[in-house]
Amino acid sequence: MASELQYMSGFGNEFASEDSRCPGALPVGQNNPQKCAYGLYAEQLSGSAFTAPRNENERTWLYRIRPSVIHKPFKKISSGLVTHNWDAVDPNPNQLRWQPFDFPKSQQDFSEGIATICGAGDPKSRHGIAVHIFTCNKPMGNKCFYNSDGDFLIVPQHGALFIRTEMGRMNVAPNEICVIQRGIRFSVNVEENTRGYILEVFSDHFQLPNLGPIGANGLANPRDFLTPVAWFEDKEVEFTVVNKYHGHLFEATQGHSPFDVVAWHGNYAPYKYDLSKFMVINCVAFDHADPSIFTVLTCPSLKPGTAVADFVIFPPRWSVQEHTFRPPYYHRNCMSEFMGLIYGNYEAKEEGFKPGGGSLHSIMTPHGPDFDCFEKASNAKLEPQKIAEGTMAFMFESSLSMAVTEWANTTKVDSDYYQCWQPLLKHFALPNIEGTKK
Ligand SMILES: O=C(O)Cc1cc(O)ccc1O
Ligand SMILES: [Fe+2]
Repeated sequence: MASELQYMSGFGNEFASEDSRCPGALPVGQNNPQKCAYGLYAEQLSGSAFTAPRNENERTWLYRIRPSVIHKPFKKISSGLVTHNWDAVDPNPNQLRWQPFDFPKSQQDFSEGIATICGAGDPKSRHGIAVHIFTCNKPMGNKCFYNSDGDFLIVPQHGALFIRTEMGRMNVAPNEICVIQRGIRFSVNVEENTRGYILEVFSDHFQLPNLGPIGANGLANPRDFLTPVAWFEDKEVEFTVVNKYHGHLFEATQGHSPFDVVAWHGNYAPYKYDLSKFMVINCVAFDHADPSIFTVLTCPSLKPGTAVADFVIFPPRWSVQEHTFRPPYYHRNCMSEFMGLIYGNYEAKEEGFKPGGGSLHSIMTPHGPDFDCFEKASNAKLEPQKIAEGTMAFMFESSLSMAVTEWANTTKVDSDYYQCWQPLLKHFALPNIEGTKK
């Protein structure tokens, strides 16, 4: 694996990059020269409508050895455990928790190892999300994947990903995430049993959240997002292109590597982010701040402030609130909450919620700290305390009402999850008024 890779820093920048083996590959002053340098082809990849407002307009110009149109026809292949059929099982409003998902029992690459857990909406009408787990143990080799349905936010949980993309190469290890947008071809190499989560959005692209009164800095800072530099391989081999389209998988072959982009410029490009760079802001007086204060990225809906999906993390931080029950409060939410754990344990549930597992608290489904957490935190001495050290939990929060797939309904489900709240005691006691029953 190439370990010392180069990246360009910044979120949503207009980047320009050329592989150092081909200086001058990027045209100067125009996008479509009659003949491109080095005999390259020019190709535009649009990430937004041509006419999208300027601040939302995303596209990249690729200067490549061959245009990506040179491939044989796509044929439908098995979709494995990928699905956007949200009606396969009866709706279930219960709190759901999954034990860590198993690593593959046989050889499987990233594109074969995606299993859909839950989701809502439809890539055809370009509104919705899907939550997947991926497990794999072999490199994709001469195979690449691209998604016509939406953008992937990939959260490796166990094992690092070495990813070739059309814009260049990225190493993404656990506690880092990456986003690979609709249409971008990529290939994942792994060296061990590997597992992670994927948040797929059909609706729009991820943005940094507005900071409001926080000011110009904080949370995920734009400069910590890293985009690969141009890198190409000139390989004439049989290459398989896997495409996810309308929730199904298709395959086409071509006689060359798709990673033949010698130079590119634009603002539609994959990026990665190290979660340890997140500048945590939290309450320093009293009460528990809503978890939106930990939003790394958001995919907005048309309704202001109401996300199609937020990616929220629970990083190591100081907990200092006075006269406050510090862990998450009991709540019912008009949003769906899928949670995963990269490592360590989550403060509201020290037992039972394991790295590589997950939980889903659907719209208006009550949830909150388990019995042990409640008893401990209600009686804890409220000293400043470093919490969540050596842990990284996260939440995919969505305004959509997610349904569970047939696979997730029957795989690794912890049917005893509800038990963690059953011992919660009645602490209610009226003051000692005469005539009141004790
Ligand atoms: O349910 C959860 O554990 C996530 C969560 C955390 C928090 O601090 C407040 C609300 C919330 O939904
Ligand atoms: Fe919650």
